Amino acid sequence: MEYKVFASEAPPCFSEENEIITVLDTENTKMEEKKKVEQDVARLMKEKDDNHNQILVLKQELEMARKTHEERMETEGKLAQQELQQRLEEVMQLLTESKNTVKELEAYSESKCQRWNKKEHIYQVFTDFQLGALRELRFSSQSIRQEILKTQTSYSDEFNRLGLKIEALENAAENYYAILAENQKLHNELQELKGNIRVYCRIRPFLRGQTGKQTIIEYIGENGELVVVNPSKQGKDGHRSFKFNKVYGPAATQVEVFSDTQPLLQSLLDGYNVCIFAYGQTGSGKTHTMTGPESASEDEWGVNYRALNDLFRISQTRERTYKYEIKVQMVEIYNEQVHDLLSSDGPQKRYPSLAIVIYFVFLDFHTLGILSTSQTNGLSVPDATMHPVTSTFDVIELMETGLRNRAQGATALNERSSRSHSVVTIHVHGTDTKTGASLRSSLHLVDLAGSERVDRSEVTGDRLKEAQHINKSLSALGDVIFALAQKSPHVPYRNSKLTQILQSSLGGQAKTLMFVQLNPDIGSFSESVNTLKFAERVSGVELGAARNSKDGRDVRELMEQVASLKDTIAKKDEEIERLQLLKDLKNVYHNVNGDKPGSNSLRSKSPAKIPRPQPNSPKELLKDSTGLQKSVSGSNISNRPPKR
Ligand SMILES: Nc1ncnc2c1ncn2[C@@H]1O[C@H](COP(=O)(O)OP(=O)(O)OP(=O)(O)O)[C@@H](O)[C@H]1O
Repeated sequence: MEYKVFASEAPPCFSEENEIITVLDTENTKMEEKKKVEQDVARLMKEKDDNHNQILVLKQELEMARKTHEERMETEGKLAQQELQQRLEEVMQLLTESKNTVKELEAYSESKCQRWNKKEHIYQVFTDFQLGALRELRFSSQSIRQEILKTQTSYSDEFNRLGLKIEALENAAENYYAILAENQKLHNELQELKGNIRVYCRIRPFLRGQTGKQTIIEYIGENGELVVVNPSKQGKDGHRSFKFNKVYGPAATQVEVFSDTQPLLQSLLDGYNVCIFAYGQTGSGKTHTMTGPESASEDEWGVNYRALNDLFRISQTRERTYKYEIKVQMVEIYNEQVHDLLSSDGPQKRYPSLAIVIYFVFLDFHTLGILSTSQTNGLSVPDATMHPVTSTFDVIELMETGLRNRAQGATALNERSSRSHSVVTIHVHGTDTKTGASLRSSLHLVDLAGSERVDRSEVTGDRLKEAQHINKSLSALGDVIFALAQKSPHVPYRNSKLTQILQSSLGGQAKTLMFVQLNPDIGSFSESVNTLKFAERVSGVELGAARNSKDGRDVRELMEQVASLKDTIAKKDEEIERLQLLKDLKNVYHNVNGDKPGSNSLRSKSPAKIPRPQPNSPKELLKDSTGLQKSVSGSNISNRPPKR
């Protein structure tokens, strides 16, 4: 600041001077103040500079701090960014997963929705259908109700009429049993026409290890013709012809063989005695035919098992008409001594020691006794144990015991089985469920000892004795059958134990069947011819009548008789079936009317009724009564149903 002293301003005298001094003082003060101000300004400037510097420093610090902060922030930012990025990715992934889940859920719910819709639709359709059906049902039930009312009235009229008819028919049905009996009689006549003694020839196949062997069998005819050839003779002389009821070739099965035996079992249950035996040299297949091979399967079962099996089957189909009791005995005849094969005593008793044998031989006591067949119970060896059987299983067990005992005896007495006769006897006791009448019959199944001839010069001692016994009993058997076939007044049953035991089943109205077993090997030619000759002799006369009349007249007459009998049987069967149907109808009638079968309310004067056994069905009835199986007037039937 500049302070000026203006010249124009003339100092006034003294006052003026004072004024000047005062002004000067003021000026000085002003100057001082100015200085002070300048100092202050300088100080302030300095302060300002200081402050400025401080600001600069602060600025620098601030800048540094800012930079540090920025760097830290940047690093933290980066880390945070990375973390965020990672999280973001995770979230994105979760998001994608959730999206997928949502999509899946959407799809699932969509399909469920569709299914439900479908179901709903189906239910809807079903409900509509049910409702429709219900409506229809309601309509039809109403119309049915009306129908029923109508039918009830017409039925009651109809039943009244039917009742009258049934009453008449019931009288006709009374003849049911008489017709059945007549049917059985006709069947028996048919069996008799076929021959009460039949001979079936069976040729054994070559066994394993016998390949390349030459056979003696040249021809097997359909009707039982057999031609064997003798290799040592040429031309006509080398051939021998035989004729039997049937010839089974080597390929014949057990089933085929049994099928022709079956009719005899029906006869057995009708009260006729039957005897089936196998004859032939050792190893020709007798046991195979009668029993079957060892541990045989059901297919391989022989006649014994099949026969019993069939007996159970047939007796079951007849259970309404007859109650059957079946019992079995099994004995062996060795050296004219009879032994029980089913005894529960040890083999010692069955096969006594030599000393005991000698002792008892002397007393003639050690073998089982044979009684005459006139016994009321029909037992020819009453002391042999008797075993009731109710099933094939029982039979198998018994047979096994018997065969085991026979085998034990065989070991003890040197392969005795082929040199002894085994006889299985089946006793049948039937009771008519309606009349209480009873019938008894027996079936003998015999596996004979080997029929080969033993050269007396070659064997001695026990073998000779055995051979003599076998020859004696077999020729006694041949004689008996021959005498029977000849209808001779005297039949030599007493000539052997075998024929005594079989007496009840040989002769009279009994049916006899012999299986002639042949070994086809050329080495057995002469034995086979002997066997065939025996069989020819046995079957000779009765069958011969038909066989010898080569012009065919007798045969034709017999065939015509057979045909007419068959016709009659068929007619009777039809009648039986018709009567059975009527019976069934009657039962239906009773059931509908709520009557008891025996109390016909419509019958005014019907006699008191005994409930009558009925066959299961017309078909079963036919099965029972048709075929060539039946016969009726057996000698053992004590009280038969009345004949018409
Ligand atoms: N039809 C057949 N098919 C197959 N094998 C058979 C036939 N017949 C017999 N055989 C077999 O021949 C052999 C002798 O048969 P089997 O024992 O039955 O003769 P067999 O005449 O009873 O003899 P044996 O007099 O010694 O008792 C046995 O091995 C048997 O299995």
